[in-house]
Amino acid sequence: MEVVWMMPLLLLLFPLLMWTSSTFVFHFKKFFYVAWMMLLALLGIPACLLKSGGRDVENMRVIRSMVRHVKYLLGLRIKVSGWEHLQTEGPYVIISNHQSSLDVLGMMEILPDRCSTIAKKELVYAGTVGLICWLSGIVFINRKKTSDAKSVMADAAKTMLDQQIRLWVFPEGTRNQNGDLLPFKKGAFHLAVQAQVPIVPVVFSSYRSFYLQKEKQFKSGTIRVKILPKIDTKGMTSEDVSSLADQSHGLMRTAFLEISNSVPKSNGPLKH
Ligand SMILES: CCCCCC/C=C\CCCCCCCCCC(=O)SCCNC(=O)CCNC(=O)[C@H](O)C(C)(C)COP(=O)(O)OP(=O)(O)OC[C@H]1O[C@@H](n2cnc3c(N)ncnc32)[C@H](O)[C@@H]1OP(=O)(O)O
Ligand SMILES: CCCCCCCC/C=C\CCCCCCCC(=O)OC[C@@H](O)COP(=O)(O)O
Repeated sequence: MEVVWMMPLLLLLFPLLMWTSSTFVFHFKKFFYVAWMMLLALLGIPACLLKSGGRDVENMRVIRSMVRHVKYLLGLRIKVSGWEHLQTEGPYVIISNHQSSLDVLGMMEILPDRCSTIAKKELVYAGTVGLICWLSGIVFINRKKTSDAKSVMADAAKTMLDQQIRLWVFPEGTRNQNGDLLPFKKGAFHLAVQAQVPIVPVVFSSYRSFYLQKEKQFKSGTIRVKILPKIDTKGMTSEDVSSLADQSHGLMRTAFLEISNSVPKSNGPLKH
């Protein structure tokens, strides 16, 4: 008999228990993030079409303004340093580390005007998100066919100059949450050297204090974004690409370790 009386109580407690269970929060926040971005993109597509009538880098402004609030919904704060290094006239290549799709939040926090990005071609099939990415001039590459990727990026170097466009590249070439940077692929550096434009390195601090994929944890936390001084490529040739990549990797790795360790203690310990 007593069990029967306890049933409503258990039914009330169940959602509460679910809510506080960190695994539930993890899945809920991830699902919410994807669904919200898909919905924002659905609303953003007509806005882009009205703004520029088709595929145009100016549509990135729509994405930038529509995505900025998403960090609050996920309990994240973004702290940016080095703004002055983005005050560079004309085209340049931004390179940054790539931990997860959450990078889009830090990216939209600092994205300069007329800046698009290089992405894997699979992203174009991501429903409304894929369509808005295409409308915003994102350059899609086939990572499995290096020769194709190279020629697309060579065209992008020309377009950057002709249309005064900046490009954001993730030189690790894939997402990575191992607490360090992967070795860099060469495409971003060839791009900058071919266009003879500077490289602006950007570093996102480790997400491991609030986001752990394997452990299924997604807490509140802070993302530090550090914009580093530009690296000039004037006069460089393809011979210089390897050392340019090594130099950039060294600078970014140092900054990554520095800002990842200085995340406030209240966000939990870092596990490297
Ligand atoms: C309104 C709300 C809407 C909300 C929703 C919208 C949300 C957001 C929208 C905007 C945000 C979008 C964010 C998208 C993020 C997506 C991120 C990605 O997809 S990351 C993955 C794709 N990106 C990359 O892969 C870029 C980095 N990769 C490279 O640059 C690679 O180099 C390559 C892919 C070009 C080639 O790969 P691979 O063969 O594996 O690599 P290498 O070892 O680097 O190169 C082999 C040799 O080729 C030479 N090389 C490379 N590139 C060039 C080149 N451009 N020109 C000449 N030669 C090149 C290289 O030097 C190597 O030769 P070697 O002799 O060994 O030096
Ligand atoms: C109907 C299809 C539904 C697909 C749903 C997917 C939609 C994604 C929705 C919301 C996230 C918004 C941000 C999207 C941009 C981030 C893309 C991204 O981070 O791609 C990963 C790629 O860089 C590296 O890929 P791999 O680690 O090599 O793999």
